[in-house]
Amino acid sequence: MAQSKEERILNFVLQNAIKGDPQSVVDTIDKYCSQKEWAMNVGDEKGLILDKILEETKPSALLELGTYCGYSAVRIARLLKPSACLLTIEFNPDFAAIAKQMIEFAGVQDKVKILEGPSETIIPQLKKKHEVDTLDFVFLDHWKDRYLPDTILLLEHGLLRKGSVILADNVVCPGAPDFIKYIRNNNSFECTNYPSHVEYMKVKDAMEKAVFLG
Ligand SMILES: O=C(NCCNC(=O)c1cc(-c2ccc(F)cc2)cc(O)c1O)c1cc(O)ncn1
Ligand SMILES: [Mg+2]
Repeated sequence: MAQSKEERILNFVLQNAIKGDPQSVVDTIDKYCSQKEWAMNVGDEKGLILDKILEETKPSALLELGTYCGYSAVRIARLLKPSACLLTIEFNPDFAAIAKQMIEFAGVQDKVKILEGPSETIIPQLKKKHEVDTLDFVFLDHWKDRYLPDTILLLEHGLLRKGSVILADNVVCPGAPDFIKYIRNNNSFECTNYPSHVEYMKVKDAMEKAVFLG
């Protein structure tokens, strides 16, 4: 069977990064995807915005939608305190399998739990099946037409509390117009836009931070 792009990225990391060193895993993926094959990781430029918001928020309970190869899960987990936990939802089983190996190689498996399946099924199970109370931080990076319905699901299931931070990737490219329209017109959210570029490209993109006011 021919290798997938995601398998090639993983193998490049296994052969070139330092086992147990999450920063080297992040840097090695960025090197491969900027020099050899583009892939939809949040990347180094938007990654620095993500880092800064994480350091300001200091979250303990985190949720990521759209694991892909595990780049942002490793990037997030490398900044978390030992007791913090990142749940990351991935719909695609092949991506989930790659991400599991990436997360284990980086040595952050104790802080990251991959939940395989559709976000609309898993979000309603978070409290009872995954012992979540409320979420301090949510990173939206999955299908762009799922940002809005999944944000509404998080609200409906009481998963956000006063001060919860939602950070959305790609609000310019590919774009999430219905999410942006909703969140910026909802007085229960305080929104901030962070202009940037599509990972490894000169194309304009942005991230949107929305703080839930309760
Ligand atoms: O996560 C799932 N898909 C990837 C979502 N992510 C993206 O589509 C994405 C795309 C781009 C992008 C940007 C420019 C361009 F020209 C082409 C693509 C960049 C990004 O940073 C993304 O994050 C998924 C799969 C599935 O089967 N079910 C539920 N979710
Ligand atoms: Mg993205």
